[in-house]
Amino acid sequence: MYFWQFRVYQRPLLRPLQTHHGLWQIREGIIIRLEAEDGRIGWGEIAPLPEFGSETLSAAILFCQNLENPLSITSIFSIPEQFPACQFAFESALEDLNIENQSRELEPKNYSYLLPTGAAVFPCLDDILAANQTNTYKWKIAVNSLPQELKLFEKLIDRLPRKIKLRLDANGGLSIAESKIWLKIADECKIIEFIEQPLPPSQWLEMLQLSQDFTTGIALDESVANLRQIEECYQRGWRGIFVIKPAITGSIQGLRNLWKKYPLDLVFSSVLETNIGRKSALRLAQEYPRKERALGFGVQQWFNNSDPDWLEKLWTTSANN
Ligand SMILES: O=C(O)CCC(=O)c1ccccc1C(=O)O
Ligand SMILES: [Mg+2]
Repeated sequence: MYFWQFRVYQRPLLRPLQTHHGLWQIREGIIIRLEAEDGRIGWGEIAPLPEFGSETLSAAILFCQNLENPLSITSIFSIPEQFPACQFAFESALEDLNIENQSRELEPKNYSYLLPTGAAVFPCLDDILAANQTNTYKWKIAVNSLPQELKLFEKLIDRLPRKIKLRLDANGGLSIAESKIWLKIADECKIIEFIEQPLPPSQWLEMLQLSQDFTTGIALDESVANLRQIEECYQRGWRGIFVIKPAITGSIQGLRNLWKKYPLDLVFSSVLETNIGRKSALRLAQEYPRKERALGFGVQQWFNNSDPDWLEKLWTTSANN
């Protein structure tokens, strides 16, 4: 049995993140602390993303308020699938508690750096390129009109070195006609690694068609936000890329089982979680045997990570449980 506590956190983004889903200014979530009878401690994080179909923060808080304490391993593995972010948090806290070698390097060398959206990329682009070792970058699209965005895109690729690969993430915000235009340009310019979620999840068949009509890869993200959706898309014929956000996908063990069962092409990706969720997600990404894809964890620039005592402060200044 494990005694456990939780705390709700709020973390401002250094500048708002603009995506097709809107402007994001504050990351909110819950930190979980599990304690074993022998005193070992494990940390986990609930970082919901309701726009992707996960539970909301308030649903997660209610869930925590009603969960038994102490908690058994069986109840951790019985968290219902409507709470994928909670499943991830409690399973990762349990794994954290059982990990022997905590000092293993987890930060990826091969990551995809998330660029500022739209024209905001230009003033800082040279500094970003100079400060990063990586060759993979991601830029959000479907936030401005297509003609505006195409102009910005041309200017952007003019300023990127030849060796660089770019991911374009539409967050489901393009029409079919716009997707075809982007894919045609991507096929021609040969710098695009993939276009991520061009259409909303309701247009899954149309995305399947697009993936067959163009050379540039399509990555599903919003369409494959949890284990059930990943399996369904594979079984219905998706052989393209799957963006996996471990913090909202659900059971960690369930995700391992899926990539052992099917030959999935996975890109691991952040939900702007804190270092607690990040560590668990990166550990999982290290276990995944195919290493060619850059990890979508180049997002540290969105937060002030300079306070080593943030967790201790969170624990002593608020009392949720
Ligand atoms: O995947 C990445 O490279 C960066 C992370 C990212 O884009 C993201 C971060 C938070 C929420 C949604 C998304 C997204 O992929 O749509
Ligand atoms: Mg995405």
